Amino acid sequence: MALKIGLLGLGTVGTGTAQILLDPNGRHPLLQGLSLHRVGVRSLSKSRQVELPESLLTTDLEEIVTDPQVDIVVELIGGLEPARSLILKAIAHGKHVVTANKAVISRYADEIFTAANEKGVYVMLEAAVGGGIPVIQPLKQSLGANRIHRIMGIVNGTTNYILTRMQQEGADFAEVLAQAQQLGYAEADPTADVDGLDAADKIAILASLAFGGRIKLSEVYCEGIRNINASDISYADRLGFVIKLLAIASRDPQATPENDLLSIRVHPTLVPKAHPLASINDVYNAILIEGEPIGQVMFFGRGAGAGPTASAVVSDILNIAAVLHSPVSGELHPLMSCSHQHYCNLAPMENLMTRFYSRFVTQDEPGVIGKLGTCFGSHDVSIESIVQIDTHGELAEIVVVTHDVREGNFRQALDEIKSFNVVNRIPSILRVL
Ligand SMILES: NC(=O)C1=CN([C@@H]2O[C@H](COP(=O)(O)OP(=O)(O)OC[C@H]3O[C@@H](n4cnc5c(N)ncnc54)[C@H](OP(=O)(O)O)[C@@H]3O)[C@@H](O)[C@H]2O)C=CC1
Ligand SMILES: N[C@@H](CC=O)C(=O)O
Ligand code: NA
Repeated sequence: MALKIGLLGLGTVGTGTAQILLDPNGRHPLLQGLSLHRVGVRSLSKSRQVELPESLLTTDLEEIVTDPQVDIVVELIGGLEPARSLILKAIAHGKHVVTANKAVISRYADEIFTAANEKGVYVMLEAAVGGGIPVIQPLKQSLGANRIHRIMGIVNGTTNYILTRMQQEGADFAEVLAQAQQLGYAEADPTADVDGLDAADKIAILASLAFGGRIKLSEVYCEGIRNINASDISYADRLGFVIKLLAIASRDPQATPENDLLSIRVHPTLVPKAHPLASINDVYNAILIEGEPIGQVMFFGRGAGAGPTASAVVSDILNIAAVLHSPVSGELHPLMSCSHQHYCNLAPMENLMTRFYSRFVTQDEPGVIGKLGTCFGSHDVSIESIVQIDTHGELAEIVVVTHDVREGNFRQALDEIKSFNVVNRIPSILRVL
């Protein structure tokens, strides 16, 4: 008997998903056994890019998640509410859930997965991270034998698109953002993209899977790309770097169970041009995973947009369909369900060891570079290079790149430098990979 899908949302991703479900030929045969039963939207009068019988559409989403005929609820409305409540209600009514909603999962995984486990249903979220790139299921299944040390990725298509266009064309931030929205990459409110919050949601989800515990989103350090300007892109280029918004989660391989702190952060980063992540451009995402014994493995593809994201949504539906077609054991499949119970502890940012790039606007006079160098040295901040890059009248622009230093020490040095009379301002402080 056909499995009935209740689809919540017919926007960018909902439309892509409906298009695949309505056109199963040449895809996996299990797709023939799925039927689109109801579709929930906000407006019945909007024109749609997919042809559906009018009777399928409703604005009553509660009716879909409580419909006894629906087997799988696919949540693609986005946002926190009513998405969270609808997911919980669907679970309470015994529906399996597929969602692309990283905002809900990164905040409410605890209650959602606890409810799902109690009810014996699956909650699948491949589309929530990296859009069409398979990364959630690989972390749950194919990489299960590994001890993961680090996940590092470009997980937001909108900001990567913006940074790429700024880098390649010297384009203006606002103009490129508007184009990303038109192309369906950006969230309805692009603040989440631009300020790094979307990437923070995604790295929290990946870290949870990789390190086997829940992550408190409020503890994830998050810095967006609003302050990146053409000067930094150009100086970085001259120094051999490109600027990327990286999401990084790492665990010290030497950590003992008593001292097992994770570092999870999102921030613009200077990436050496030869690094594999440096060449990931436009809306593409890439996630580099390092583990023992696998070493490095990198996942690459389109992280946003209708088709790629719908590809991940439908693959989750197929996974559920496959399990539902298998002989019933009464237990949830252990490689598809969630078994995390505890919260991971995160290390404070001041303990992070990283390189920094910083740009200083100072008086153009003898001894300034020496003063900066001496101050950094007195805080145990070792400098890799310090160069005066430009002069504007009486002002000089000086760029400092450090070796790996403790972030807390670097910040203390900066506090002291800010008080120097010769220092006019410090427009940029960026971490370097
Ligand atoms: N766009 C992308 O590339 C990607 C998106 N995602 C995630 O997928 C999800 C969907 O995103 P996207 O398709 O871009 O979003 P859109 O804004 O394009 O679509 C949202 C859809 O949900 C409907 N909707 C929203 N709120 C309600 C409500 N309260 N009641 C009824 N219907 C509602 C809208 O109805 P109507 O059409 O009538 O307005 C619309 O059809 C989000 O969680 C997003 O983070 C994940 C990866 C990539
Ligand atoms: N807005 C997101 C869409 C996918 O999650 C992005 O730009 O990556
Ligand atoms: Na994915």
